[in-house]
Amino acid sequence: MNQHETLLSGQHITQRWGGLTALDDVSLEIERGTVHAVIGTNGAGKSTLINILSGELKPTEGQVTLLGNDVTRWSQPRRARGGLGRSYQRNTIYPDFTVSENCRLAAQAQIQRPWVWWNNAQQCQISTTNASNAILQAGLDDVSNSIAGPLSHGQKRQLEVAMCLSTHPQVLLLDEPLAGMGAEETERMLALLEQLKQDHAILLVEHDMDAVFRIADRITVMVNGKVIATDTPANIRSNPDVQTAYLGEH
Ligand SMILES: Nc1ncnc2c1ncn2[C@@H]1O[C@H](COP(=O)(O)OP(=O)(O)OP(=O)(O)O)[C@@H](O)[C@H]1O
Repeated sequence: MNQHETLLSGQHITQRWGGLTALDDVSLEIERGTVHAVIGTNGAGKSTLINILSGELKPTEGQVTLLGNDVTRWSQPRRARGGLGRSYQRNTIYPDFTVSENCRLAAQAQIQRPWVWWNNAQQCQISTTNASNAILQAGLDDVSNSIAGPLSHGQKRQLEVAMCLSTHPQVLLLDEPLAGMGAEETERMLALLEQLKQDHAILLVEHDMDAVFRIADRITVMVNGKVIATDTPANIRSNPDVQTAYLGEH
């Protein structure tokens, strides 16, 4: 396996809404074996970028490539079947179902085709296996039969990652996985990301700068819809443009 192959890339992505240019000629490459963080001030365009990469939004201009395929016009479900997993800022868990059921639903939603829903014995088996593997990977095996609703905030975020892993992705798009977490929960999530990056490409949008600078292999800094730098954390820290435009404010 080539550790540094590019699994997901955006080329010259521009997104306009009327007179507003939310993304202006943005390009980036996400490689296997890395956590690639995207940081930027509020309104810089991070969510818009993640929505375009995941297929929820079609860009005004530019191209998205997933595992060598031009997926710019692919729907979000088709990209998911093609190896792209995404976790959301909003809560997507079914609170009355168990951890295991939530993961099985995520796995089934991805592999099932509406026209073969009755022919599901084999698919059931695959989704059960994918779900169990994801639960193990995410460190939730102790609570796999627990109802999701009463889990701690940190466990719920882990469950969201587990649901994403249940779809067996090669690329993970994680939208603020550390939001609202305490110190211990943050450590657990960072350890999980460190482990997952071994065989995935991870794009991380995150406001916790300490965590980003600890975990990221590469950081893309956005200001007003433009990428002003993509580099290692050490080089980003010492980049004068970044200091002026972004880090100086914190
Ligand atoms: N559906 C939309 N229609 C019009 N403008 C939008 C839409 N979605 C986002 N925008 C605008 O695009 C710009 C980029 O927004 P986006 O949410 O991508 O930024 P962000 O970096 O994710 O911000 P935050 O850190 O606050 O989540 C903002 O000016 C926002 O108001």
